[in-house]
Amino acid sequence: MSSIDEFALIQWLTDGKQSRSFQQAGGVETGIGDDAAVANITPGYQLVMTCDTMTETIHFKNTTMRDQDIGYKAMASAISDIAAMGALPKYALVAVSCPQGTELARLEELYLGLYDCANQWNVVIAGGDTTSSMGGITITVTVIGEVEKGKALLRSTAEPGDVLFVTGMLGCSAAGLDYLLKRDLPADQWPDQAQSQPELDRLVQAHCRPNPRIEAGRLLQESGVCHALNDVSDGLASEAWEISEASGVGIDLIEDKIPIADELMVYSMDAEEDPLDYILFGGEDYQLLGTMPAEHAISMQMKFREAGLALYIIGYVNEEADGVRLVQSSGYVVPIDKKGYNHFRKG
Ligand SMILES: Nc1ncnc2c1ncn2[C@@H]1O[C@H](COP(=O)(O)OP(=O)(O)O)[C@@H](O)[C@H]1O
Ligand SMILES: Cc1ncc(C[n+]2csc(CCOP(=O)(O)OP(=O)(O)O)c2C)c(N)n1
Ligand SMILES: [Mg+2]
Ligand SMILES: [Mg+2]
Ligand SMILES: [Mg+2]
Repeated sequence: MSSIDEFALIQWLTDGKQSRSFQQAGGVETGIGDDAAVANITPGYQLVMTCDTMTETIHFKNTTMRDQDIGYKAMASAISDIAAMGALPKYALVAVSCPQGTELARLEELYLGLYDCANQWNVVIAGGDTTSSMGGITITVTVIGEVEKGKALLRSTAEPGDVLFVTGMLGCSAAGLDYLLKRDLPADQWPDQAQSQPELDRLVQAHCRPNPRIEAGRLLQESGVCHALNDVSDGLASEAWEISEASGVGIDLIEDKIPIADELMVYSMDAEEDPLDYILFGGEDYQLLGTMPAEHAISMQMKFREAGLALYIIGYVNEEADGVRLVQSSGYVVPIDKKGYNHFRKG
């Protein structure tokens, strides 16, 4: 088994899993192999830029994700922030740091995952950087996208009278992580559970293979009626708080309207946990959370249904700028903590 050599790795990447014609069709004139990549931008559009990092033990362990999953999710989580702006992803740069002696085969797996996700969204991996690390593996994916000039969807533009919507079920990724951490089985010993335990398999997939909601983001952007948008990386509570604070409005979540996936319900009952805890404070779902005027909600839901996508109305925006509250099934209204995943605050 050969370990990584920086130059051999770059040669392997240059030979690439994305053809030259795919890169050129995607707008890249000069890709991997020069000092920097050169790419085209569409006239009348603005650039939309983001990066996200995944670090070993913080974002993944060898018991929670396979190498291909790590690559896939690193790309998916970065593309998700482009979706959350209503934009289209175009180009990506990938920076990887790994300990000396890491097997080349591991990096190849990581890149298969990166390319698998990038190819689905026509994203060209135009370059990156490779270094050694004294700790575990760290991967940073920068994504550059485009949006029609002045039409990006922001967090700061929610208005009283809007409804709050979400593009899919939440909490499954966090429940999947909970299960994987308790199971504590190295990825090379994972059983194939798709047939035998389909519910658990769906939770594991939600954690390991999230999909960015690009089509949903574009539908919302093109509709012209969406006011605010955010992606759910840190949990429903945290993302609703971000919209609330950025827009200077209050947000009420309606407990009875928040959809709960069957597999989350079953898992929560077995684990004696409240599914709402996974939904509110779990994170890494990468669904889109946003607001639009109430009068557009039904027609937007119909547009989503026609496109084979989901759109749930789960709350509303009000003028009382006192953060996020939950209207419980009982009718009581309780404040929701601003907590979610926070890198420098644990527990
Ligand atoms: N180290 C940093 N330097 C500059 N900007 C940063 C840094 N970390 C985060 N940001 C910016 O802060 C904002 C919020 O980041 P983050 O919470 O990671 O967003 P998200 O949760 O959507 O990925 C973004 O605009 C991001 O670009
Ligand atoms: C081993 C492990 N422990 C804990 C988590 C949970 N976790 C790590 S980071 C994170 C939040 C999302 O990551 P972040 O870097 O904050 O993404 P961003 O908000 O910047 O998109 C969560 C829920 C995990 N994925 N894996
Ligand atoms: Mg981030
Ligand atoms: Mg985000
Ligand atoms: Mg993010």
